[in-house]
Amino acid sequence: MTGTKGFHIRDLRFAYGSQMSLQHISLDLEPGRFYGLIGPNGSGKTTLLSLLAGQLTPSGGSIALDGQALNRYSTAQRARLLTVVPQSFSLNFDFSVHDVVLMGRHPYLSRFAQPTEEDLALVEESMAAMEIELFRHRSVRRLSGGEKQRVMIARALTQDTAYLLLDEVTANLDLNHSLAIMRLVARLTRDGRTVVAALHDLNLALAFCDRVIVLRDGRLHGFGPATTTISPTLVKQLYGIDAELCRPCSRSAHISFHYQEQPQP
Ligand SMILES: Nc1ncnc2c1ncn2[C@@H]1O[C@H](COP(=O)(O)OP(=O)(O)OP(=O)(O)O)[C@@H](O)[C@H]1O
Repeated sequence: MTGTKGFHIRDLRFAYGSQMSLQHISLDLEPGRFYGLIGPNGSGKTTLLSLLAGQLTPSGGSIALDGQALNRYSTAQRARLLTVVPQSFSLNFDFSVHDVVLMGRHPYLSRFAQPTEEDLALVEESMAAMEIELFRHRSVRRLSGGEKQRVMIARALTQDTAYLLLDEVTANLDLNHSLAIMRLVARLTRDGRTVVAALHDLNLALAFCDRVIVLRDGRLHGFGPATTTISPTLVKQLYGIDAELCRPCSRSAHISFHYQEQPQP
């Protein structure tokens, strides 16, 4: 992925009606990094991802992608640059898994054109990465929540863009598939792709993300390397929960939570 310059976000604001959901966000997101987007429920993560995807229009401020204002790209140009995997989706048609994954190639195909061998090879590769080849002929409507999520990620991989915006994609997945996706996404950043992933699991963020963007009440509360930004103090500020940071030498740092209420002194 050459020629990508990342996102430059300046004083970004967004309101749904009269309610401000994001305020004064300024960030530079460099190419080739895995950014974790963390924060409590309602802190603005999905709103920020939707703004970066061009699905929402800012109420103020600006977003530039690869040096050009995001709103100057056409929808088709955006689809060749960035992919979004939403938190939830409804599939109203009886498409097969294979057909849904192939939809990732639509931004590259002219109208009525047949997919090329390369397109089909990419579909196979993405289905293999998500371990969904065995479902290829099944209707997506008859899959479990986690299986559907893997289909949507495979579709995003097939879209093969420099930027990937992921909204809680591991939420429906078992541990094996969560780790497989995080490993795969981390690998994708090595060839210059940029990933922004909203995550509630701070330990996944610690294990895989280069940087974390921390939102709280619609404002930027923190931004920096995952291993120095995620701390017991941050966990207390964001969630009101007591925690400890463990740094075993053989594994990545992780947060351990105090599950029981602490006795009052
Ligand atoms: N369509 C909408 N109309 C009005 N308010 C909205 C809408 N979508 C979100 N909001 C509000 O905007 C704020 C930010 O919501 P957002 O979905 O971005 O948070 P989030 O951090 O992604 O939350 P979660 O972790 O629960 O997914 C919240 O106060 C929410 O109630």
